[in-house]
Amino acid sequence: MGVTRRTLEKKKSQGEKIAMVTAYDFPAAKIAEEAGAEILLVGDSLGMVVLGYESTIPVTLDDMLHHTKAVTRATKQSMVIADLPFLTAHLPTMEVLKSAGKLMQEGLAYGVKIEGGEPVLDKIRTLTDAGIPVMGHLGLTPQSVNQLGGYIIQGKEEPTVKRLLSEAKAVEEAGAFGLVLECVPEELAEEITKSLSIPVIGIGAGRYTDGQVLVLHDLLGMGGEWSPSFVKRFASVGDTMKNGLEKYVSEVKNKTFPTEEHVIHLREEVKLALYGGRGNGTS
Ligand SMILES: Nc1nc(=O)c2c([nH]1)NC[C@@H]1CN(c3ccc(C(=O)N[C@@H](CCC(=O)O)C(=O)O)cc3)CN21
Ligand SMILES: CC(C)C(=O)C(=O)O
Ligand SMILES: [Mg+2]
Repeated sequence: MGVTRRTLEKKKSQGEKIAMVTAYDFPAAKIAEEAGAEILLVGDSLGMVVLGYESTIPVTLDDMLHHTKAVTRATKQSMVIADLPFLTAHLPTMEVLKSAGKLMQEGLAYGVKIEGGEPVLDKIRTLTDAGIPVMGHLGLTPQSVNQLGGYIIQGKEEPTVKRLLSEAKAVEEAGAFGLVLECVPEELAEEITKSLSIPVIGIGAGRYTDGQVLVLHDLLGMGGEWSPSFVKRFASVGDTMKNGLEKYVSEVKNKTFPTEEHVIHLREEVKLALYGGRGNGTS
């Protein structure tokens, strides 16, 4: 059966932290599952991290479906959650159901994640009632980057702290099975985590949430030079890749690759029939 919402609820109640990480393709999903991550997020961050867009806004449902399929082909245990991309949750109810339904039926996702509070509460309820597990996402919601005026920490002043706390409760009441909190002060994240019975997963939300999520390429050091300040680099995979590729390029150029061990030969009798004693001119 793998990881379910019940697994996560149990971990919250027992104080065991939940590890969530993004995955966008087959090999990365396999490795992340083997490493023990309970939740793999096919984040719409894939638009920035693997498709080269400057924000998550251009990402389409088809993009999400394509990557979700690759990730679920690799997983047996981990829970796979797919982001609903820009605008999708704000379309008429029928459209939202179809989009989320596609990610589950075709993409084989466990459930979907939806950015926002108040404006999407009815959609969270509708999807939940239809049997689609929904994870909420509050705080810095990157799909609203233009409206927010940039990737800016949320919940710094009293009114927004109060609003985020009440929206988090409303998201839970609407039926969400979990909540991602992005880029908010630790104190607010702690209060929300204590106030909700569903697991709260933080990114740039401090130490006291029920779990953490990071973008895979950020934590492995295989993105660009830039990453948000809440990121810790646990490896330098980008450097390792560059190093390997530089060796490959230089061995091609100086003819040290390929060598005899990488070569396919004709059988002797075929060679004899073709070229006789004359050789073929190269060897
Ligand atoms: N590689 C990558 N990592 C991410 O975590 C990520 C993406 N891409 N793309 C989608 C969203 C965008 N995210 C972002 C992007 C920028 C900041 C950022 O610049 N934050 C500032 C805080 C700014 C302030 O002072 O308010 C920081 O220094 O962390 C944070 C989250 C998180 N997501
Ligand atoms: C950063 C996480 C929470 C996300 O939504 C994404 O990767 O798209
Ligand atoms: Mg996202």
